[in-house]
Amino acid sequence: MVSPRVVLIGPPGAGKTTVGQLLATRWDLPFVDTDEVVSRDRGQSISDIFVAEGEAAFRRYEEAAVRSSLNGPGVVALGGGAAVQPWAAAALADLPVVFLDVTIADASGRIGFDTSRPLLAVNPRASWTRMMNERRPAYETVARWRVDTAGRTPEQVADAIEALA
Ligand SMILES: Nc1ncnc2c1ncn2[C@@H]1O[C@H](COP(=O)(O)OP(=O)(O)O)[C@@H](O)[C@H]1O
Ligand SMILES: O=C(O)C1=C[C@@H](OP(=O)(O)O)[C@@H](O)[C@H](O)C1
Ligand SMILES: [Mg+2]
Repeated sequence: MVSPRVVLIGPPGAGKTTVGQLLATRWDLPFVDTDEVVSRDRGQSISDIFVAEGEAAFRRYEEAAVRSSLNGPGVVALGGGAAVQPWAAAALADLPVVFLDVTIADASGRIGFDTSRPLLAVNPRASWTRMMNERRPAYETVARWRVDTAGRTPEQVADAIEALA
């Protein structure tokens, strides 16, 4: 059975996509970002899927993308909401899951809260903070390790993960 070398979870702006790509390059492994898979399969951006079909449809596409990515090798970056869906804890059990932690101060500086993240389109700072407070317990339960990304460059976050996984 093939399974990922590392699976990155955490909120928007934690750096899952960026650090995942970096690690895959370092390790010469495939990189899978589940948002990219959904977007490619559906032929639409994530925000267009939310607008046209709603969040519930996106979550169905996302579940399929996550499940198939977990059956492959390499580095997997999940979208920020995937790890807290009801099916996720069982699907991620026994995998090398890393929770990339970040504060609102760092996340807001990183993502600038543009329209590419539909759940943060309205009142982004308050929405991010509420979302993180609700999700943190699930992120911590599902992850094998937590890596603090505050004040670290993506390279330094990748170094911290390499020391673990
Ligand atoms: N450790 C970091 N320090 C500074 N900027 C970062 C860091 N990690 C990611 N970024 C930047 O933050 C933005 C969001 O990163 P991204 O990887 O898309 O996060 P996620 O996939 O967790 O939402 C990108 O512009 C990226 O370049
Ligand atoms: O937090 C979420 O629910 C979401 C996070 C996004 O991924 P990133 O965490 O990579 O931004 C993307 O999957 C979608 O907009 C929903
Ligand atoms: Mg991402």
